[in-house]
Amino acid sequence: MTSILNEFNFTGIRNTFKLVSPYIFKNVKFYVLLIILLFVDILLTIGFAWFFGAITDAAVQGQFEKLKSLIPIILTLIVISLFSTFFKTFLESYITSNIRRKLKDHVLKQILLISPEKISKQRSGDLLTHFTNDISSIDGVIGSNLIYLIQLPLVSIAVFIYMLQINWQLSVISLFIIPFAIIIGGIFGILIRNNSRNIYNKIGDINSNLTETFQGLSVIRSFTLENFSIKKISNLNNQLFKLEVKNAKLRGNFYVIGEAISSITYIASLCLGAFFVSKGQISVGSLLTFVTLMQHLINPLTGLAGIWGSFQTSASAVERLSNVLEVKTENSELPIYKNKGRFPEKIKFRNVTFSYKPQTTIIKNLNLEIPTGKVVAIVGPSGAGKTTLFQLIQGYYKPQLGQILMDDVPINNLSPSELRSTYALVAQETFLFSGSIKDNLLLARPNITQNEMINATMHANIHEFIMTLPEQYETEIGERGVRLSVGQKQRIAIARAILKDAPILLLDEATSALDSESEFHVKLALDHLMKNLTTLVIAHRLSTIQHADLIVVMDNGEIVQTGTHEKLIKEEGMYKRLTQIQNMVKNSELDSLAL
Ligand SMILES: Nc1ncnc2c1ncn2[C@@H]1O[C@H](COP(=O)(O)OP(=O)(O)OP(=O)(O)O)[C@@H](O)[C@H]1O
Repeated sequence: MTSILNEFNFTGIRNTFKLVSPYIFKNVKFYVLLIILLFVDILLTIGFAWFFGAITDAAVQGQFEKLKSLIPIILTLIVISLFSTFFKTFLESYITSNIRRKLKDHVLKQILLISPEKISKQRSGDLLTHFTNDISSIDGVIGSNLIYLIQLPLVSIAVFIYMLQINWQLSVISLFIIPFAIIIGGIFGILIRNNSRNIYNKIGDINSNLTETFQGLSVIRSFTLENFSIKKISNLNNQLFKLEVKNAKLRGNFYVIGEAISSITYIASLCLGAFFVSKGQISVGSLLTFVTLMQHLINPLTGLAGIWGSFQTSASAVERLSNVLEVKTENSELPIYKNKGRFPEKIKFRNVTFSYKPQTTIIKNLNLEIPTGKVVAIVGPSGAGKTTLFQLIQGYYKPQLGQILMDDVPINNLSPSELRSTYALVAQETFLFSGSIKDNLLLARPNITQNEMINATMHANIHEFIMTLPEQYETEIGERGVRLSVGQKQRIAIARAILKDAPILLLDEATSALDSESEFHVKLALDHLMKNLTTLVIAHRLSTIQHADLIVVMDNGEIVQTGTHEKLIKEEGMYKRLTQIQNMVKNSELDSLAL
């Protein structure tokens, strides 16, 4: 019994309503208008049925005057019906679009509030599907269906009462169809829900694969993976097609069975009604009214079953949305830029141990004091945990043991707005938004002046290049604009970080894509800027960090050496080894150039 109830997924439907009810309440005045129109509809239904009966009886009895008097009535009914249909259609679309828009904002805000740790577990294709499919599927519970849910039983009751007035024996037969309609609706509702759950999962798979394909186009081309990609996505498309065909079959069968019930009841009531007419128990007009009403009684009942199917589809979309909506977020408000973030005197890692996954410890009992206003370089082999240290210091991940302190305050106690305004990051992979170069620079913080912007691009050694572009700072970049080289992008990202005017600058391999001359200029500018800043630099090319005030050498999640270049180069250890290897590589490159 419980498993049957589970199949009906009442919890899913309750969750769906829990999600949409605040939006329904916000649009309550429009729903009230729709309910008024609903009563108009019920009156119109009965009015039209009465009219057919009255005009038939008047015709049969040859009452010409009565026939004439009925014309203005039907014209009035038609005009009211046209107005009512227009407003109903308009209001339904308005409400659904309005709620969908608000829900999209809500889901996007929630995604942006989820911590990097948790959101990295979601596939970008699934996140996209929430917007392209899942939210639209909520229509099943917010639009016309919600109104039908109230309308259909009301229409049925009103129609049934009117039918009773005409002939009770005929009316009683109509009661037999109710359980059939409900059982069939219930069964198909479950089948449709299960299938649409599979359809949405498949769409998520396809979107994820497409996103990867478009992001990895250069890899696909260089490894001639075009056919492989097409095959993979086409396979998924085939699976989706099969599920959609199954859906079409289910819906087709459902409507055919509904039609069959409706036709059988129609014919049965018509034959029985004709029998009552032949016995003189009811008039021809009453029979016409009765069979018209019968249609209105059956349609709502089979319609209810259809609505049940739509509810189930919406419930499966909400089930998917709950993957992001039910994730606990630490804050309810998005962080905002705070002018000149906190200027810390001391930053300390105290016994910090961290792992992304329980089995592998990435940072092991790390202790480090970062002097402010100085340049600290973090070096070490690939995978040593350098970038992880940046993730931790920005509060994107939290250490399992130990603390990161800013002026003796654990960073966990700082608000995200305060913490994020403290750092400006130039990451390993530069990301620029589509839009103009200026748009990309101005998003660093509010109220940037033209002078500040040009100053920053000059420091980043990119101003001159920008001035050679057709529309200079207004030049569009990104997919629809000018394509920039990796080095040019990196310099714009450096200018953007300078413009953020944050007290701590984090440079993660920030000049790795620059040629030696550019790097030299950018380094000069950064050195000048760094005088007032605390700068943490991750660098593989050790020659670029020789002037750092402190060099921290990491290996396998631990600090193995600290000191200045002069000190470390004299010690036997990883720093000296890495420097020697890099010098050897450089010399062999020079040799091969000389050849
Ligand atoms: N989001 C993540 N989830 C799980 N493991 C991760 C994640 N990010 C990094 N790691 C793992 O943590 C370890 C340290 O990575 P990290 O990026 O901090 O190294 P790194 O020293 O910056 O390396 P590189 O110099 O190559 O950039 C690596 O073994 C990596 O596989």
